[in-house]
Formats: sequence, C-alpha cells, structure tokens
Amino acid sequence: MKSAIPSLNLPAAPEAGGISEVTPAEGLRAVLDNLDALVYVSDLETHDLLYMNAYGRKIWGSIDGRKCWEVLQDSASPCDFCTNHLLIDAEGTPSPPHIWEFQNRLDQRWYQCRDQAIPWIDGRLVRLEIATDITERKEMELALKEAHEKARAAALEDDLTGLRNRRAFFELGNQLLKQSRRSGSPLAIIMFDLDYFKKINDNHGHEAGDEVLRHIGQLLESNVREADIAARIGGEEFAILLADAHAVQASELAERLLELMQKTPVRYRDVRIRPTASFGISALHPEEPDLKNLLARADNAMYQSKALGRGRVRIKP
Ligand SMILES: Nc1nc2c(ncn2[C@@H]2O[C@H](COP(=O)(O)OP(=O)(O)OP(=O)(O)O)[C@@H](O)[C@H]2O)c(=O)[nH]1
Repeated sequence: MKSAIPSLNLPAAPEAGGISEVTPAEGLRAVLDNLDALVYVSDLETHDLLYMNAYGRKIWGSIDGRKCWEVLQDSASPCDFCTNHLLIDAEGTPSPPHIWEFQNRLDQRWYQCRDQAIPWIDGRLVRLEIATDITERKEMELALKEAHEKARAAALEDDLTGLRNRRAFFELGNQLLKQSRRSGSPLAIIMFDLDYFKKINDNHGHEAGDEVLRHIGQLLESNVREADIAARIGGEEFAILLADAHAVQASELAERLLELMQKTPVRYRDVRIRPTASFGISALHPEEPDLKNLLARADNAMYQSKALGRGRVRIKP
C-alpha cells in the first residue's frame, strides 16, 4: 500500500473503504500544527490574518476575520515596528528574508522572527512569519549584559565617595577633551588636595578622615553639572573637568567649594571638622595632547596654592 503523500512520510491510507485518504493539505497541516514555532501568514496591505498554526492559536487565540496586530499585539492599529515594507523591494519583488528579535507585548516572551514575502494560494504576495521562542537565551544575554554593565560601573567608581575613580577620570576625561577639541568649545580643570589631611586622621582617627572624604564627594556631586566629570584621583586628591567652561568659571566653582567646606563642617561623633583644600585651575590649550598634560598644569597651580599657605585657588593658564 502506498502513502498518499510519500514526501511527508505519512502513514499509508487505505485505498478503498475504511478510513478516508490523507490529503496533502491535511499532511501539511499536521506538520505545521506540530511545529515548536509560530507560523502565520497575513496580507501585506490589509494585515488580515490568513493563516496561523496551532502553536500561535494556542497562545494568541482565534484569527477569524482579525488583523495580525489585533491578534498578536492587542493593538488598535498596525504596529510601528511592522516589517512588511522590508519584505518587498521597490519593484514589488520579494526581498531576502528579514530576521529580527523582539519581545511580544502580550506574552512578554522573546521571539526570533523570520519574515518573508511569499506568493499565496491566490497569487498575491503575503507575509509569512516563522517565530521561535528565544526567551531563555535572551534572558541569559540580558542578565550577562546587566552584570557586565554593573561590573564596569563598579570598576569606574570610587567606593568611598561614589565619585568617578582615577581610571574613569582619564577614560571619560580624554573623551571629553577630544570632543572639546573637535567642537572648539572650552574645557577647564580644577584639581585640589585637602590640607593637612594627615592631621585629621591623626587627631580624630581614620574613620573621621573617611567621613571627610565622603563629605567632599557629596559637595562635588551637588555642585557640578551633569556634563562635568568629578573624580577622586588619589587618597585626598580630587579633580573636576568642566565641559564648555573657561578657567574663570572653574575658579568661581573652586572658590564656592572652598567656602562650602568652611560653611558646612563634617560632623563626626562629637567633633566638627572644617577641612580646607588647595586648588589649582587650568584650561585646555588648542594643541593640548592629552588630559595628563592639562592635569599636570592644574597640579602645578595646586602646589603653588600649597606653597602660598593652603586654602586658596591658583590659576595656571
Ligand atoms: N582616612 C583616610 N585617609 C587617607 C585615605 N587616603 C589617603 N589618606 C591619608 O591622607 C594623608 C595624606 O597626607 P599628606 O600627603 O602628608 O598630606 P596632608 O597631610 O594633607 O598635607 P598637605 O597635603 O601638605 O596639606 C595620609 O595620612 C594618608 O594616610 C583614605 O582613603 N582615607
């Protein structure tokens, strides 16, 4: 006895009497309805759903007289991410399959979709989508990406103050410097070192010193703009890169920080500590090779502040 559809390897149907013969359509339906993937066909223009296999109907329900965006997305209009326009070229001939990944709004699962324009049984071109659930892989990828971003953020942050660390200062600072050179906008730097910090540690303990450093971190966080880069670049050394600013603006900010250090003492147990710092300011030269150079000038100015008695601001143009 021969099978009715040998290419589908279906069981042979009896030729006469008994059970009716298996048609090619039934055979294809058996294959499509047992696939572990969504398969659907919709009209490229009207978005009417013409076919959806059992996998899809089980998740998204019946397709009768409904559009793909109603069934698959519960939307009131075509999806803004619809790929129909990518499936045929300007002459109206089918383009190569378009493969993409997205998260379905209704079941919140991730799918890899393979979209293609194919000739339908009545001759018109229609959209065929085959979508495979890739949620587990996607979740693993997203978790890995998140862990990677967290690790990177931690590697660029100073644990004690929450400011950028030295590495981040140079990494981000050099980017900002290049950007400023390209756009021709000014860039200024403030560098400061706390005065007689060793005495704070010696007199009140290391924990009190840490509290002072944290306090300085908060002062910087609340006084620099989003575009600026504030960092702790050494034990009691800080630097701020000020985007789109000249030395005079940097100097004004430094004076304000010095004043705030005096006005808002650090409370540690029963003592109030009023730290001061020596500030050095500089600004980007048109031919500045890198951030190291700019920082070296600010460092030089900072040492002048120390030499002149500390608790002051010096500019080295
Ligand atoms: N509490 C605390 N102290 C630190 C930290 N990092 C560095 N220090 C201390 O900072 C002090 C720096 O001392 P010095 O380099 O002599 O400088 P200074 O006492 O501030 O004196 P001048 O800079 O000359 O005004 C040292 O005692 C370091 O141990 C830190 O993370 N926490």
